[in-house]
Amino acid sequence: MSARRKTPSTPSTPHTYTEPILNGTPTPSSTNMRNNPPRTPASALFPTRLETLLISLYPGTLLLGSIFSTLSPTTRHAPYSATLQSHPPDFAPSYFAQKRNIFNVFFVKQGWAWTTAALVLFLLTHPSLGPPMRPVLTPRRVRAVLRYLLVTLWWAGVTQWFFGAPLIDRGFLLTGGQCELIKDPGAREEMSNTREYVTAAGCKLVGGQWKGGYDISGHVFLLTLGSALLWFEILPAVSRAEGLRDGRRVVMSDGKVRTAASEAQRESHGVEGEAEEGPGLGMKVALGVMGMMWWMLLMTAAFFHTWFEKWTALVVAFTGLWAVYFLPRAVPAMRAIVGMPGV
Ligand SMILES: CCCCCCCC/C=C\CCCCCCCC(=O)SCCNC(=O)CCNC(=O)[C@H](O)C(C)(C)COP(=O)(O)O
Ligand SMILES: Nc1ncnc2c1ncn2[C@@H]1O[C@H](COP(=O)(O)O)[C@@H](OP(=O)(O)O)[C@H]1O
Repeated sequence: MSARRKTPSTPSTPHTYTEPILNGTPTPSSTNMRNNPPRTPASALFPTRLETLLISLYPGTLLLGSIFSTLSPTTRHAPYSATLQSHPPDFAPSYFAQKRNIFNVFFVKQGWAWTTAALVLFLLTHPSLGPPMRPVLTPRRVRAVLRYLLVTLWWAGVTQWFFGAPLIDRGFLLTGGQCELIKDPGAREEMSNTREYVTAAGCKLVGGQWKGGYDISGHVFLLTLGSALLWFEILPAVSRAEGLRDGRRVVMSDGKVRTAASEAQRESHGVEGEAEEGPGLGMKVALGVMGMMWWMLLMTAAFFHTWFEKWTALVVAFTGLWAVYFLPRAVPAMRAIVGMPGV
């Protein structure tokens, strides 16, 4: 154990990359210099190659949806309503272009509950986190729940409540939007003055139209946030792939940059035999939820919202994910609390 923790004999200054010692066998530093040039602490904030591939799935999906809606004659010629942020129901070019489609009503509209259920099942069943099906609070489980709670705070603040109206609705009001009670001119007059209905949900409840502002896509936000959270939690825990688990860089408390693997060796809380286990029930359910989320993201990209509303939603989702899954790699104090998946 102590041999694993030993630092290489090559002198290293703070802020230079130090070769990780995997399985107690240091790699020759010459090889290291050729394959891994010295890293700065900032490099800890960059995604690995596999993570980059994973992240690029999201803009790729939005692009694919946009290309489809441009090329498909049915979709291109269907009228679009900016107020409804969709094609009017009578002209919907596909079942998935209707708001009342069953996947929207029971899956996306309850998307955070699905994300929560998939994550809890994974945490409870995967042996890398603790004894399967036994509610033992291992450090890995506790840290995963902490990360989940932080991401949940971001979801709730953006879509549900932020000291009053959620951030999406605040953005909408700030950019000139308001609730128009079109069926009742008296009430509409009052509304415009008082701005009483400051949430999209409240507005729809009183039969109003949420009009005029810039409304980022709640669907793109939720589907990106939920599925990427599951990816980030699950992949490193089950993957032995260099470039995801071992390729992640972290800044140590002495300022040196190492790979996440070196920290994993010091802080392993896994259960014996974890490497031999196949994908369990939790993993399969999570993959199913992620697959559905990807499909609904593609459908949202093809049939709903403007291009800009979808891309900003992607940026807002990744801002939260970056703060929880990337920032701690460069900030040891944060990492000591929320940890990193698979470490
Ligand atoms: C041994 C391991 C044990 C692990 C135990 C983990 C325990 C976790 C601890 C505490 C959990 C507390 C946090 C609870 C949060 C629960 C979150 C929910 O599930 S809320 C209920 C479901 N609601 C949704 O999913 C709503 C999703 N919908 C939306 O956000 C919006 O509708 C939209 C953004 C999709 C669209 O907006 P709209 O305006 O068009 O409707
Ligand atoms: N993939 C999808 N399938 C069905 N409806 C979708 C959808 N993506 C967005 N919508 C609908 O388009 C509107 C704007 O969505 P959002 O801002 O959340 O992205 C919402 O309408 P409603 O609020 O009338 O249900 C939402 O239900």
